[in-house]
Amino acid sequence: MTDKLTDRTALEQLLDGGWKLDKNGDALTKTFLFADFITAFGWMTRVAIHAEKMNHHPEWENVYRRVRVALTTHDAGGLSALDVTLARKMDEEAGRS
Ligand SMILES: C[C@H](O)[C@H](O)[C@H]1CNC2=NC(N)=NC(=O)C2=N1
Repeated sequence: MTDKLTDRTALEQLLDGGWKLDKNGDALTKTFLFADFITAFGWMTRVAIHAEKMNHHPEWENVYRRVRVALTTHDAGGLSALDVTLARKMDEEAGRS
């Protein structure tokens, strides 16, 4: 089992950075908009490598240059520190796109 998130400061930072909580507070969501499809897909590829290394995987959908993301930890039945780490990686990689 993975522990539930207790770091409220980290969560606040993500909310300030455009992440939202879903209605149950169980998932972090964000919509990323890129210049075009290939930039979106390149970002997804880089994030996928991080996710695989972490063994922590996003729920996401891509339509053309937009990627909608939801992060949650099934193991914890809500948010964990892994979601915070992956959210930060996504923001960091989007800054390189
Ligand atoms: C067996 C394996 O460790 C689990 O299924 C992992 C894989 N990826 C995962 N990803 C996410 N987002 N939440 C999980 O609880 C999770 N669990």
